[in-house]
Amino acid sequence: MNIVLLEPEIPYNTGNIGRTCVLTNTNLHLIKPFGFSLDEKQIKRAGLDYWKDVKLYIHDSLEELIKANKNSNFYFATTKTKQKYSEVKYNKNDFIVFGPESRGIPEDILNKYKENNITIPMTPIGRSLNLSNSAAIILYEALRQIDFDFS
Ligand SMILES: C[S@@+](CC[C@H](N)C(=O)[O-])C[C@H]1O[C@@H](n2cnc3c(N)ncnc32)[C@H](O)[C@@H]1O
Repeated sequence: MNIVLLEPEIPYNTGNIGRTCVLTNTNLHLIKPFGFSLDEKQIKRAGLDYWKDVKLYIHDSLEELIKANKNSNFYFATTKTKQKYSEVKYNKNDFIVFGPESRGIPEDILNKYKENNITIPMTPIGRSLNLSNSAAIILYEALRQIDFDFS
């Protein structure tokens, strides 16, 4: 499985997601630019001593990553769709994309891949869930569907 963080801004979230990725043998793809340096202590603190084991891939462009992985599905986590994350069928090599903490995934990307937009249902009293919580929820649903095949 692959998690993609588009232009992440908060090092604690990236560190936390990195830890989840290590423990599920999931690749972590980060799309530049970041709101922090990868050397920052906060990433390592949130990822604990797991951070050094993250299968980390850095990219300049999301579109290039998509082009290079034409045979995989890309899903886009957003509050702006009605399609539940639990309604789609995940495969082992799929990519799940998450947006920056302050802005979310840009509208033009969501519109381009509309049928692959997915959401975690919430009450309407808030704007969105925390990035690392969202990543954990969707990743574990995808892993559940493939019988927790961590190979
Ligand atoms: C803190 S949220 C972004 C908030 C941004 N202000 C917005 O409204 O899109 C960061 C990322 O977490 C994911 N996320 C947060 N809540 C979500 C939800 N209910 N369903 C799916 N993804 C969610 C999305 O990928 C989002 O881009």
